[in-house]
Amino acid sequence: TADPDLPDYANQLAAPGAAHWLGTDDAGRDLLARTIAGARTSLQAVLVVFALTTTLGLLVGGAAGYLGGIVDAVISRVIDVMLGLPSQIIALAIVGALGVGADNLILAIVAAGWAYPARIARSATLGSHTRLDVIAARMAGIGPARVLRTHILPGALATVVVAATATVGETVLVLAGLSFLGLGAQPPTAELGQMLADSQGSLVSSPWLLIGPTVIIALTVTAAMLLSDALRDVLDPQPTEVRARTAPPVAVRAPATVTDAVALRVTDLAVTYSDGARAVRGVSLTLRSGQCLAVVGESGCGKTTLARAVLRLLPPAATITGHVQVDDQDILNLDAPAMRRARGRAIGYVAQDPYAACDPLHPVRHHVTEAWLAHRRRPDRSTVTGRVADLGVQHARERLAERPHRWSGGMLQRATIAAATVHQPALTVADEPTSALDADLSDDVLITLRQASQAVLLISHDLRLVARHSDHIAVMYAGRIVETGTTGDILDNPRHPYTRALLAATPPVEGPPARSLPGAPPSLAHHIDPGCAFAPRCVEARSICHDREPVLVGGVACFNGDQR
Ligand SMILES: Nc1ncnc2c1ncn2[C@@H]1O[C@H](COP(=O)(O)OP(=O)(O)OP(=O)(O)O)[C@@H](O)[C@H]1O
Repeated sequence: TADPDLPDYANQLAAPGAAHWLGTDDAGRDLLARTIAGARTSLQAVLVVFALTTTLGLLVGGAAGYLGGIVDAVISRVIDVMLGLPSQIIALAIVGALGVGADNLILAIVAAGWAYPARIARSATLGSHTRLDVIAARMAGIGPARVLRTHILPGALATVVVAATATVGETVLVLAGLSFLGLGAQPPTAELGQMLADSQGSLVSSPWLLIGPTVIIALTVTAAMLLSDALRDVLDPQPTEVRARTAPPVAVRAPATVTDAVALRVTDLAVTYSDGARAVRGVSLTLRSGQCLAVVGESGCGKTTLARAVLRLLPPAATITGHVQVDDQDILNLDAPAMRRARGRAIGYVAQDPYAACDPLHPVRHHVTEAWLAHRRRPDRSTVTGRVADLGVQHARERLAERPHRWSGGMLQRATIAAATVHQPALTVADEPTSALDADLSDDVLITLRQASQAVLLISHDLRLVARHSDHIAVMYAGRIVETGTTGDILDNPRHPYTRALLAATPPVEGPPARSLPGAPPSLAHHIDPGCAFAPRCVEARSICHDREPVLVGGVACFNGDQR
């Protein structure tokens, strides 16, 4: 093969023929050899630009989308400015400052081109801090850098790569254009744009000078477009497998031993959101180790807000007063590193929807293993498998290698329970852990939850389910606990009219049909009238009920109960 840089002045501007398939240039160099060498130089440069712009864009845009706030505002303005200017002009200015040369040209194009993938990465990660799998990871005690690296960026990667591939054609043209102006690789190195520039003087008499570089540029641009389409298909797979529905029965084990140790003590907790909604208004409760306390009530009564206050998962703008003590730790006053240490070790969190709680890009083993890694412990494979198998997942080793969409809901929730409890936290908070699952799986999941946990704070609206799995019940209405007691007492002898109405509204297995509860709880975002918040819906309300708010005495907050 001919040397692409070797001049042969006896053979200047030879037409294509048997000796030189694409002819020669004005220095007699073989154009086929120069085209191949030029294509290699240009494609290498394009690949480097692609890798650098995608990585930079993913990191910068991902940080903006995930962190939000001031970081997002600043990065977004810079991206806006960058995208408002033609990339050639930016690259031209930068290469002007750095000096001509192949490496400087690559740097200039990267500096001009990172903004587009960054914008895509920002869009793909915006609001990701509210995603359930991200919350579950944070609740396991995983730090922000690892959350970004393992949960946020991999999810955005496919989108960013597909979008960035679509710009490869443009990169090829920009690179060729700037090399054409003499800003890139310097002679005698063969480069496509520079070959086009060299051909200018002899174009009319020797048109074959154009063939090699133009064909390669056209092919590269077309290939980049086809590659972008193909990548979109490959990187955006649709789950095809139908989930197995049946769950094998769980071996019921004795729940954790009841001790006097306090797993959770909430004292006079109040939460007001930034819009003024007083979602929790003076709640106190105690949960002992080995027990399950269920918090029940209609939608909007403040159950989730209570759970999120215990998890320190409320928006920063929310005002929180009172105390939350978990296993001797003053949760509301821990600094950020101490809170991260407490997550997963003092408090475990089981989310409502196991599919949302697990990252769809990773096999389920990753989700469970991460719970150990969050606290710098690397479990061997058999430990992870054993933990999940212990909680009733059959063929755990093979199943853990599969992604979440291949798991049934009940089985996957067992895996998330395994992850939430690997460090045997004093308290497991479970917010409606069965409401996203088929009703027939709920019992198995709650048995597993109790089997795996020391103490459980269970948020639920399903009184019938709660009756079978909790030791104590706290009934919430309009941000307050209106009745609390052992499950037996609450079910057999409900003293608050709201508890009675809730029980009457719960569909029984057999017997008279449920009576729905008329009206709706008051909006906590508005002014709450003086008096008992339930009075407007209460058939037993008296005049005092409309004037004064009853306090919780002897387990019930009602003027028709023990307090007069
Ligand atoms: N992020 C928020 N910002 C403002 N108000 C909120 C926010 N989250 C909840 N609220 C309000 O706080 C009140 C209590 O909501 P919360 O979700 O705690 O109740 P819930 O009993 O758990 O209901 P659900 O079962 O529907 O989740 C409601 O009035 C709700 O509109």
